[in-house]
Amino acid sequence: MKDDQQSIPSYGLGRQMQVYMQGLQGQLPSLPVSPEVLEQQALAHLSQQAAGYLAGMDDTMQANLRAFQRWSILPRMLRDVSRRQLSTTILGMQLPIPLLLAPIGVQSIIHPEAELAVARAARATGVPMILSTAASRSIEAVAQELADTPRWFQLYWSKNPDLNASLVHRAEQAGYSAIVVTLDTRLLSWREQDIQNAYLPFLQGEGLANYFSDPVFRQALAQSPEKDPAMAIRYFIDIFLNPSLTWDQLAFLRQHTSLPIFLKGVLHPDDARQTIDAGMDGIIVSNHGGRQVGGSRAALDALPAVVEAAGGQVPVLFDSGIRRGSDVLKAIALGARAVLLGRPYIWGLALDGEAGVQQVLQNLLADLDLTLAVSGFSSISQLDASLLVNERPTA
Ligand SMILES: Cc1cc2nc3c(=O)[nH]c(=O)nc-3n(C[C@H](O)[C@H](O)[C@H](O)COP(=O)(O)O)c2cc1C
Ligand SMILES: CC(C)CC(=O)C(=O)O
Repeated sequence: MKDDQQSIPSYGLGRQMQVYMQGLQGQLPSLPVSPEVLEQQALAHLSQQAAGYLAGMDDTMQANLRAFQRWSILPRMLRDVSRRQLSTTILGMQLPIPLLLAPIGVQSIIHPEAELAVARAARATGVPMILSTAASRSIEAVAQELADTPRWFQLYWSKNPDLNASLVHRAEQAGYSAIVVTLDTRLLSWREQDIQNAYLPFLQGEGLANYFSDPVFRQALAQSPEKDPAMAIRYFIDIFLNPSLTWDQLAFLRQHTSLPIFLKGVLHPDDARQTIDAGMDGIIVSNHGGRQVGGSRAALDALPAVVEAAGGQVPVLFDSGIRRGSDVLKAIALGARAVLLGRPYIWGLALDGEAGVQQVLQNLLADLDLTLAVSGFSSISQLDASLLVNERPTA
């Protein structure tokens, strides 16, 4: 056995056997194993406002899911898959599995322990976490829960450049090893459910921990956020949306950090080329889980052209629609180096906090490992488009 194979955890068989053994003692999994049932239960468990916010715009999200169904895996038989290698590297960073937790803001509307519960689950499973700027817990508090678990910081680029620099500096100090700049949310889109519910969590002070704890943000206020929260929220609303942001401003960030910078929300191959021209280090293909551009192209459909445009110069990651192990394999076969898991871990958080997130992650890792094996592959690095067949709509 080679050295690098000795530490491979048996995600699939280990988890499967654990579940069956517990079953012999009359103990069934406490959360639904099916992502669809998990989603239904989580949304039913939340307030109408939080459920509407989490669900977002249905049409583009459904398009994301349908795009996965158009690709089928064509499995290979009689290959030795007794040992599997799931790990990968991104810009020299070692990942135990090709999966990270997508940045998802305002988790306090989902569960009182919010990002801290997610961080503990990330630590227990070794899955790196990407923390949102709009988190309900601070950069530093989440880092403390994560201990040695790898972490990246997602930046919402506000109108206040000093604030942006300060957030990035805090992330560096707290051990975050990459910056993810989200491009697709310079304005909030027309979200029908939120408009119907007249609900925006930030107006109620949710998701502002990183702003309220930031020295630059606080300096801009006449009174502290503790003394006058309404004024602090107003200032946040003033600076958060930044529709005038353009490519040339990325140079500012490059000057303010030595960390690798990923741009999230790239769908067009020309934007992939601009990402590279701007000196950025990586691309995340994403349509924000269908929450921004109504009628947008499904993210998976956009992936191959972006991978081609990137031409191997920078790693391409993917999110929007990852639900099962087979989805991870499909995205990787189409050229993604790794994927980000979005809503499913939040459904786990909604139903059972840290334990819920952990269960969702363990199930996904087991599913990924076993689907890789039964498809006839022993390493993530073997996957390419030959794994897949594109099934066009029949009529
Ligand atoms: C409730 C919610 C909040 C989100 N907040 C952020 C955020 O703060 N920053 C960000 O870059 N993306 C955010 N996203 C988008 C996710 O990072 C990711 O792109 C998306 O969830 C992927 O789609 P999926 O969940 O359908 O797989 C959010 C998504 C949801 C569902
Ligand atoms: C607008 C953000 C702060 C949160 C987000 O990305 C989202 O709700 O999709």
